[in-house]
Amino acid sequence: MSSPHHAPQSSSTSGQTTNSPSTAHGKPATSSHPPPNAPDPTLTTSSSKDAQGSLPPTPPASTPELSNLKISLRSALRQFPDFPAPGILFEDILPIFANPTLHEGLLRALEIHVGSAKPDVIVGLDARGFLFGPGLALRLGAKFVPVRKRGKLPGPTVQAKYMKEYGEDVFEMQADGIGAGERVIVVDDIIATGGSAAAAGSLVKQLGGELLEYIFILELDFLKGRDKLDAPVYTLLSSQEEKMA
Ligand SMILES: O=P(O)(O)OC[C@H]1O[C@H](OP(=O)(O)OP(=O)(O)O)[C@H](O)[C@@H]1O
Ligand SMILES: Nc1ncnc2[nH]cnc12
Repeated sequence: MSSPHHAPQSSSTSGQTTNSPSTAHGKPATSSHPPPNAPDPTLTTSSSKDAQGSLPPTPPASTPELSNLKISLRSALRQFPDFPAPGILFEDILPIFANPTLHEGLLRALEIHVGSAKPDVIVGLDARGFLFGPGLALRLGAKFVPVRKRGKLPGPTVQAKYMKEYGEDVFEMQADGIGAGERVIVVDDIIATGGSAAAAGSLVKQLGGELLEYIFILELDFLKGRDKLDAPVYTLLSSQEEKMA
């Protein structure tokens, strides 16, 4: 695994620098520990979603089930200060996958959110997007296609560079992974600066896919990564859910 972006300190991406505020407790702010009084962009999907008609809203009948699942999932998350480097508050999603009930709950929650959108392809990002992307694809009757870091995929590939905390990296997708006009949802565990997800979106578009939405479990909302993305964004677990739990 490469280093997660250094959330608590200035994070530089694509020439922009965002100062990362702290919580009232002096901890680095994340979607689990948001800065005080900060608006929470994880509460709803982007407004462009309905306008584009790409994904329908969650059916009202599913809302209580989804809310309960979110509370259970959030309670399983752990934070590790100073991992993998001093100053980083690492958001650990792995307990979800160590518990079959929560693992099932995650897939069910995402299935409820996707509703009747019927994507052709779920694209998962290397590496933690591989933990739940294939399971979600199976439930939705969609293909799963991985985005991998440079040099891991055989055959012809498309490539996209992106900015990480320190320098540049390259994502690749097999050139036959997505057909022209196929409806695609990109999934990953966390959006921080948004560089990884934006690069994945670029790969989808290079292959002629129709990017319906990005889905994340968590969002480091103060880094405003979603501003880099030009398709609707849905984050399953918001800071408000933590307060409710
Ligand atoms: O929004 P961004 O600033 O691009 O950061 C988010 C990405 O960082 C983490 O992956 P990482 O690159 O650490 O790789 P890993 O999944 O292999 O641990 C995380 O799983 C996301 O993919
Ligand atoms: N704070 C964080 N915790 C876990 N994964 C991350 N990826 C980027 N930032 C992260």
